[in-house]
Amino acid sequence: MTEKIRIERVGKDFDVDGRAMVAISEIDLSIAENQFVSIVGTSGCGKSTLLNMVGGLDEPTRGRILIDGQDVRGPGRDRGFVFQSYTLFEWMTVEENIRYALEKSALSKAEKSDMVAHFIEAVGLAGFEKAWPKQLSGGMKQRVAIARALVYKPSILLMDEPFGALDAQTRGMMQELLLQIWTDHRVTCLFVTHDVDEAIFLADRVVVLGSRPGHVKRDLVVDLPRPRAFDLVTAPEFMETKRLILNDIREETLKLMAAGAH
Ligand SMILES: Nc1ncnc2c1ncn2[C@@H]1O[C@H](COP(=O)(O)OP(=O)(O)OP(=O)(O)O)[C@@H](O)[C@H]1O
Repeated sequence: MTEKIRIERVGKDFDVDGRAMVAISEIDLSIAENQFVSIVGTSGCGKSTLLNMVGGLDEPTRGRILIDGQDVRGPGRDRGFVFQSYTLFEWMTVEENIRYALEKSALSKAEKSDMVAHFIEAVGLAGFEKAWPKQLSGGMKQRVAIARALVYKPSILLMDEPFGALDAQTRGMMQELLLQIWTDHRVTCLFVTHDVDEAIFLADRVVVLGSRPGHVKRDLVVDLPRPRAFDLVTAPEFMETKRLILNDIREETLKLMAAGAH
């Protein structure tokens, strides 16, 4: 098993009105190449902060993050991001939005066109190349965002509640699509979600963060067979895993309520 991401004694403080607020106390995680890891936890436990630090959008206050053994020193083309809010350029077509991610690439024009076409196909948007974002549903916009994140072939995909704004039906379809893409393109995935079913359904491993300040409360291997279909959520092993995670989150929520923070 090759280690892809190492999060070593990472802590993060934010300056709030001139005082240091400890958002993450200390997190240690080792993530293997091509592993799919979901991160769950109560609101404010540091999920996005952790993801942003792996993405190089923010820096740890303590500890360090290594990718392929190298310290993270900022964003890089080895990591693709998909956020919850639709981040497409409204004035560009589907094709142009995806192609834009390759702007700085050394690929030839023809190679870029091939890559764009490949990923439009992979996310099921063939026929919509010339469509404008305003003509697309939420699910379709997120398909474009996924294609755009993957088109320059990152080895890590960082996703922060990417399906959070979608209806349940579309969300289910997007989860299956994402697993298909992950199987075909073999990337290491870090996936932040509030939806425990989604976290388990997708992942090889679910990391539950505890809050105030953020820390790893549970690190759980999801030993369910792949390929996975939507009816997996009724399997006894799935439900047992869900019970453990929901219990953890409930415990953390109660702690927050007792501290008057919820
Ligand atoms: N730039 C910032 N300045 C000050 N505090 C911040 C900043 N970013 C995050 N925080 C605080 O750090 C803590 C962790 O925030 P973060 O957004 O990572 O949590 P989260 O688990 O992703 O929350 P949610 O589930 O609500 O998205 C919170 O208490 C938040 O208020």
